[in-house]
Amino acid sequence: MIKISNVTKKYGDFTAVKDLSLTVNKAEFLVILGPSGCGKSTLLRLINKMIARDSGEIEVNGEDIDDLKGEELRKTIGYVIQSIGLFPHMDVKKNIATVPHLLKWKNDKISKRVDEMLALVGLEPEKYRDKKPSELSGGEAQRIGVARAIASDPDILLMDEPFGAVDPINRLRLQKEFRKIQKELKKTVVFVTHDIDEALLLSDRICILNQGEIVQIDTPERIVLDPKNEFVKDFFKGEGILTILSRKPAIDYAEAVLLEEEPLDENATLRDVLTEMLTTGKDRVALINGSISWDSILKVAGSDINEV
Ligand SMILES: Nc1ncnc2c1ncn2[C@@H]1O[C@H](COP(=O)(O)OP(=O)(O)OP(=O)(O)O)[C@@H](O)[C@H]1O
Repeated sequence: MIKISNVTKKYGDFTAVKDLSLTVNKAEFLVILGPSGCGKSTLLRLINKMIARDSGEIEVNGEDIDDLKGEELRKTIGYVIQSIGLFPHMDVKKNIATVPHLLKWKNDKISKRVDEMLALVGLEPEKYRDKKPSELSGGEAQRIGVARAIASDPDILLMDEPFGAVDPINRLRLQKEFRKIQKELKKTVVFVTHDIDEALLLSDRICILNQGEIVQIDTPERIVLDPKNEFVKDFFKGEGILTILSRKPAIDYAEAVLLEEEPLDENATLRDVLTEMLTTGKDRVALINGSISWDSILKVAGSDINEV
C-alpha cells in the first residue's frame, strides 16, 4: 500500500505537485492520467525518493519513506520507464538480474529467476537470455524492462509509460499480458500514461491529474459515465464508452429471453454485442445463457452511447 498525504513538490517557483493526497491499495492497479506536464512522472518519482518533496508525507507498506534510504527503498519497488530502458552494454540476463544481484541472491537462484521472468513475459529463455538490447525489437525490449522490474518480486511497481515505444498491435498484447500477470501476482501498480484507452483497459481506478492536483479519482466506468467536471469530460471526449463496453462480459447482462438463433461466443463482450447490433440491425442478440437487448446496452453505457 502507498499512502501519500498532502504532498507538495516545487521546481523553483513552479509547483509541480500541489498538496496532493492519495492512497493506492494493496494489489490495486492505479493509472495516473493527465495532460503533458501535469505532474504524473514527478508524482511517481516522489514515491521512490528519486526526487525529494517539499512537504507532506509518503508511506510505503506502512513505513515512512523518510526512515528508509533511497537505494534501499528502490530495491523493494520496481520501476519501469520508457526512455531509459535497458543497460545497452549488458545482455538480457544481466539486465533482468540487476536487482536480484544487488540483493545478493545466489547465482543459481538468479539464473532460474531470469528464465522464469523471460517465460512470464512470453520470450523463450534459450533464445533471448544472451542477446544484447541492440538485438531486440522495441516490443521485446519493453518486455525485458517489465521482466527486470518484477525479477526481485517487489510488491510495488511504478511504471512510467512503459509501453509507449511499442507499436499498437504488440502494445495491446503486452497490456493484456501485463494486466494478467499483475492480477496473478497481486502486485500494487502505479502506472503513468496519457493514453486514454490504455488507462481504461488496465486500471482498477484512474486518477486524473491537472496542474499538479487530482481532478477525479474513480473506477474507469464512473470516470467515463459520470465525469466530475468539464475538464474530465473534455479529456475523454466521449471516447471511453467503447472501451468500457469491451471490459464487460455480455453473459453477465443476459436476460431470460431465448432466441432461436446462433448465440454469440461465451467470451463475447458488450462491445461485441453492440457491433452485432450495429452491423445486423437487430435490437436483441442471442447469448449462450439468454439474450441481451439494445435497451440494456443503453443502460450500461448511459446516454453517451448516442455520441459514439
Ligand atoms: N527538474 C525539473 N526542473 C524544473 N521543472 C521541472 C523539472 N522536472 C519537471 N519539471 C516541470 O514540472 C512539470 C511536471 O513535470 P512531469 O514530468 O511530472 O509531467 P508529466 O505529467 O509526467 O508530463 P509528460 O506527460 O509530458 O511526461 C512540467 O511542467 C515540467 O516542465
